[in-house]
Amino acid sequence: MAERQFHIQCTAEDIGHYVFLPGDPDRVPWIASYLENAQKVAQSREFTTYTGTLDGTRVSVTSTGIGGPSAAIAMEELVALGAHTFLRIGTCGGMQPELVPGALIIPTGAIRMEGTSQEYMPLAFPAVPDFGLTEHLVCAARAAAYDYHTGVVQCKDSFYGQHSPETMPVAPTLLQNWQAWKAAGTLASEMESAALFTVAAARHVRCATILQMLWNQERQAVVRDKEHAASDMTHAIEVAVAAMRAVIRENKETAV
Ligand SMILES: O=P(O)(O)O[C@H]1O[C@H](CO)[C@@H](O)[C@H]1O
Ligand SMILES: O=c1cc[nH]c(=O)[nH]1
Repeated sequence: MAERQFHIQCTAEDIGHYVFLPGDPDRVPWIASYLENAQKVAQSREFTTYTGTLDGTRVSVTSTGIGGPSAAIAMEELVALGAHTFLRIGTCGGMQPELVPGALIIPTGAIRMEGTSQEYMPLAFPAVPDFGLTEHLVCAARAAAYDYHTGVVQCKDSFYGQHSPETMPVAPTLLQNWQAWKAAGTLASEMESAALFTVAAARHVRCATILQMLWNQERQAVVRDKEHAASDMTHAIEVAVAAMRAVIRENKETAV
């Protein structure tokens, strides 16, 4: 039996094999309210975990904090406890001018401009989500008729390197890269999916992401507060829960 994990402070009895991964710990009870009989099982550092059931199957919600290092730790420790299917529910900033704040972004790949994934795989390896899980997210977003977009997202380690690149000593590099990502149609910027997709590949588990677009810095001057951001995550959570239900149902049907 796997021991209590050092950072998330959970044992195998505490968690389900299907896990939602928000960044923000405050988002955990909100997502858990969509589960039956959800209870808080652990809180340690940035990692808050609730567990309940979806249609009779145990499902957990664990916050990953901000950035690749803590997201990778959460996934590693959950995998050590038996988890095999992960859906990140996060926020992002839009990069293509036509994207309207509030839109849902479902990544089909993530640019690895962060450090964590490079301690797992050479940069030539692509950070891509699980295809089947991503299909379930797309089906759920389409069925709900929400404004959703599929494509590449950019992941980085510095939030302010995205928002104030001109203040950084390496400004020319950041600005040149940003232009290149935009020119190739990159939809949005966030921080964890590249690390999560790469860790998932290394550990042979499934992971996909759905993101709520808070604002679009290519359309508007970004004011970073809750009043100005499109921060109601209801649509992203509904789509993720519907996708998780679908994958659990599919796994039950194909179980031998
Ligand atoms: O809202 P979460 O899931 O934390 O995701 C995004 O928000 C944080 C930055 O504000 C980063 O973690 C980024 O990836
Ligand atoms: O602009 C944004 C919004 C959320 N998360 C990010 O990393 N960037």
